[in-house]
Amino acid sequence: MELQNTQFTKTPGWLDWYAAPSKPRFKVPAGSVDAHCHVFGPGAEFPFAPERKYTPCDASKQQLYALRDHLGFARNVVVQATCHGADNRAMVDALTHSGGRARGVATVKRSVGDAELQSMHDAGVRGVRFNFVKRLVDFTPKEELIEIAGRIAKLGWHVVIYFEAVDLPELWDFFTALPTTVVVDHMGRPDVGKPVDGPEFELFVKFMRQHPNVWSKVSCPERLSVKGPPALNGEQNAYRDVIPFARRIVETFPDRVLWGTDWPHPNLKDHMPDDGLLVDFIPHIAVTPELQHKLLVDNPMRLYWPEHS
Ligand SMILES: O=C(O)/C=C(\CC(=O)C(=O)O)C(=O)O
Repeated sequence: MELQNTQFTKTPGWLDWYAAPSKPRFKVPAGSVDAHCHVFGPGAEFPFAPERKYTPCDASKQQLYALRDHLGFARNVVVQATCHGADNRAMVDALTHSGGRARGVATVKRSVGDAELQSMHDAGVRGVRFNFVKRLVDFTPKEELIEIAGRIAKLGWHVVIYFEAVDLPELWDFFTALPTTVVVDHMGRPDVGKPVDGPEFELFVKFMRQHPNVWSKVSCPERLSVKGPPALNGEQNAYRDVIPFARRIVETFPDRVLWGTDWPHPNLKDHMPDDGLLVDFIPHIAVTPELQHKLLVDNPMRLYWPEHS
């Protein structure tokens, strides 16, 4: 199915999300949270940001919540995608139409007002995202980010960081100075062609071990995998090369891990995964019911819905 924007032309080669995901064989525990997903526009209602690095297909809140129900999840954490810049209206609109079943992570600039932060908080925003992936965003000075972190800390929010493994040494001092809970997207994007006990991933494990405020999303095997096989055509053993990395983080830090679909999967170049099969990946990385419950229910509830946990 080709999804059309009415006002925007998609980036050439853009892959739309998988139109008819299978029903997962793995039944997620009651109350599970998809803790990393996005909405795109729709562009006609919520225009994409002029400074964006890609133009996606539309991916609406209704489509996101239909996927939530299809996969058996109860709640979502909607993360501001870079194609919307610091204009959080599409994400906030998704939260306000979720019946209390979605919380959000925003992108803000230093110029954001206190009233705007408070109104985002009232809508369900609980964090800000700092993105260091150069193909996705222009550079923001670190003193600006530290200032933002200090302001959002007062609301009880956390900081989500997105970076690639090779950049961790350079960013270490900045990350370890953050005053809040810090949530790393996709395990800091390890190169899974390297050994799971090699120096690069050891540094990430050390980062989490030495800093109890650091959490990790063990999401996006479809982005990290080098050898596949992809989560397509009923494949129940997808992305095998990512499993040792995610399993190590889940088993070493069971109370500080989160999982999300990453729907609608921005910028995938190779293939678009069947989201049902992505859910079937979970028991490969969280191998006991206890680990699964922490990953999918206890941890995200403690971070995003502490009043219910
Ligand atoms: O969806 C993700 O987490 C990963 C992304 C996109 C992204 O972060 C964004 O657009 O905000 C990526 O690696 O291109």
